Amino acid sequence: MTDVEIKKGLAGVTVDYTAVSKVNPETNSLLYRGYPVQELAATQPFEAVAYLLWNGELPTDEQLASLRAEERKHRALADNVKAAIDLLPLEAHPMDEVRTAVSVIGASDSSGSGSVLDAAGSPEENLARSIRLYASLPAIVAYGQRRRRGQEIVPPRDDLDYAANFLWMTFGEEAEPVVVDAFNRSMTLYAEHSFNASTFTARVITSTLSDLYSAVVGAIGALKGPLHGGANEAVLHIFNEIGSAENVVPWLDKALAEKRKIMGFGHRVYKRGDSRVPTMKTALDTLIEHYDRPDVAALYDALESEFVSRKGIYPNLDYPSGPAYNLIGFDTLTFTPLFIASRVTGWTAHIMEQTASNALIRPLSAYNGPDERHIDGYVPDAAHLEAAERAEESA
Ligand SMILES: CC(=O)SCCNC(=O)CCNC(=O)[C@H](O)C(C)(C)COP(=O)(O)OP(=O)(O)OC[C@H]1O[C@@H](n2cnc3c(N)ncnc32)[C@H](O)[C@@H]1OP(=O)(O)O
Ligand SMILES: O=C([O-])CC(=O)C(=O)O
Repeated sequence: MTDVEIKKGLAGVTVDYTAVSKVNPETNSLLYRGYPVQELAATQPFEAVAYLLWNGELPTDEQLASLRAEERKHRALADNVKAAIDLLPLEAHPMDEVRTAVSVIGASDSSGSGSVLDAAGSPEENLARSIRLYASLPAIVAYGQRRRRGQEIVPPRDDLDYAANFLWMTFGEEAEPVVVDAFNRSMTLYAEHSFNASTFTARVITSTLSDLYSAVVGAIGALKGPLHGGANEAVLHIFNEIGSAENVVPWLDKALAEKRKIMGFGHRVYKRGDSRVPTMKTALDTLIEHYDRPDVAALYDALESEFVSRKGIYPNLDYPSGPAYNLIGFDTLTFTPLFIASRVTGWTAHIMEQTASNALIRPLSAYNGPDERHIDGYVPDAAHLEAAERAEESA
């Protein structure tokens, strides 16, 4: 053992600068390129937020129209992506489905073929790839849900904005404005959160001068875990287990006695509540009213107040998002893929930032295995030993 100080999980370690977003637990605020996320969620279509994250400024009308036109060009599910998804078992987790789809898109991107020396791509290529991925993901997520339900694919509609079209492709009917608005807000809130585990994964992969798609595929893998993005799915499993508000106390007694983590609560950075929760909770309340589901509000409030009063640990964004996506009609397993569709904007903004100011990310470790030892006396595989001796003789 050495006496170096180990920061398990890199907790509290600042590893680089970023101009993409600022998470401030002291003021409980989150800024995207300087703008409070609450203001963006209340006033901007998700397309404008994506533009902001990539370009550093909100778009002019013309810039927004041009991004929208580009997004519409890539909305339809590509044949080879559909074919790859169709090869997967229906029981495959949708996160694996989306991860596979992104891999196929990456492998099919002709601008990325050739030598590994060209993998990282130019800023222009990477912005174009980012837009294509962000535009392609709704069709992938929507198709996944429809195929698991045995429903036909729904082609995109050019007359709908991003959020409305996403819901159209998923459900095959036009969503009510109140639902589109809540969904659009959730997309904005999920878009970016500095050096969270998935974004950091994307930056690590990018730092080797690998390509944008590989970085996004890795980020999807990191997002899947229930300590990170998978928590929005996990919240619904917990809600289903509890059933209704009156079961919260006995359920929590047992869960805490078993030392279970209560999904949707706690955060590595925010210790006094997640800056995004009030905005998402308001969106959830609108949906609860729209769908007339006071039972959801009762369960939500009961679990929150009981857990906070016992543990002093507050809800994170996944807590209100899980029930909101459930009310909209998304299948539970689709919740984290929705997170991907949004966060791909933040990931790609970070990938471009990392590329522009790169240093290979390679920390040190402190060794705590056995002291140096030698293989004398250890009997190796006889056939391997013979082959090695023959190779030595013939050398
Ligand atoms: C969008 C997002 O990705 S937000 C995060 C989504 N993840 C979740 O909701 C999963 C549930 N939450 C957690 O597991 C944690 O709060 C994390 C992983 C998010 C943050 O973890 P860390 O900052 O590493 O805090 P850590 O896990 O060390 O928790 C500190 C203490 O609080 C406890 N704690 C933290 N969160 C929870 C929780 N949700 N349920 C029960 N106990 C918890 C821990 O058990 C630990 O207790 P101990 O000191 O007695 O061992
Ligand atoms: O910041 C984190 O660690 C997790 C999180 O809330 C996010 O990625 O949105």
